[in-house]
Amino acid sequence: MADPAIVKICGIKTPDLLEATIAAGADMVGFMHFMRSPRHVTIEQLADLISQARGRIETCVVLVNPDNSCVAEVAALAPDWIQLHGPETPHRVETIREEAGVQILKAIPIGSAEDVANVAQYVDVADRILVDAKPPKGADRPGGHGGTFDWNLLKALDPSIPFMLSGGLTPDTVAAALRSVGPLGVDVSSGVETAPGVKDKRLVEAFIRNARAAQ
Ligand SMILES: O=C(O)c1ccccc1N[C@@H]1O[C@H](COP(=O)(O)O)[C@@H](O)[C@H]1O
Repeated sequence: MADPAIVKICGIKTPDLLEATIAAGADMVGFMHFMRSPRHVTIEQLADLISQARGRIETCVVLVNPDNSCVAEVAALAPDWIQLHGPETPHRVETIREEAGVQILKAIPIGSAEDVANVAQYVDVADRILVDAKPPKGADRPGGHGGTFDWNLLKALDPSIPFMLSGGLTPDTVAAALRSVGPLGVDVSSGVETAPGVKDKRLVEAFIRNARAAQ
């Protein structure tokens, strides 16, 4: 039987929600460090959340096109992963991986066959790929809008590339996503919220329960 899919709950801001997410059996938690996000947490909050989670669940800090000082500040907190969710080039991803000494999850927006072809150039410089929906036109942040994309596009992806799936997943759609796309893991933020940045413990539990039941 295939390994169970990795379940990542992203955009956690509070110790209480982190505790509930660990108790519900998630594999990874994501913390946003990007000022324009409604899920942004400061470096001080990040330090507290990462130390609360250490050894209990994998931690991932989401950054968007970070400069070197931001990378160094975050790397010093020793999360398990840094998620790069901006327009970072493959060379920049490689440099950040070397400088931070942290595993890299590279997010790639998918809206066309060309975007799917774009994934290959990141495979050797990132430790894992996350495919996500493209943000709406004119959006001021590159992710976390709760939009989906056409999963059929992923059929063109080299099957030897393991990837995680995000983009508008919800407790109601996660099982279908796992069955039809067959990703290494799933990632959710908006779909377990009642308003942008406001996570709901019951939705988080339902998402994890439905993901586990699908397998
Ligand atoms: O959540 C944000 O505000 C955000 C800002 C900038 C980059 C990424 C962001 N979110 C990440 O996008 C994916 C998908 O989110 P959703 O489930 O569609 O809301 C996820 O990794 C979020 O953490």
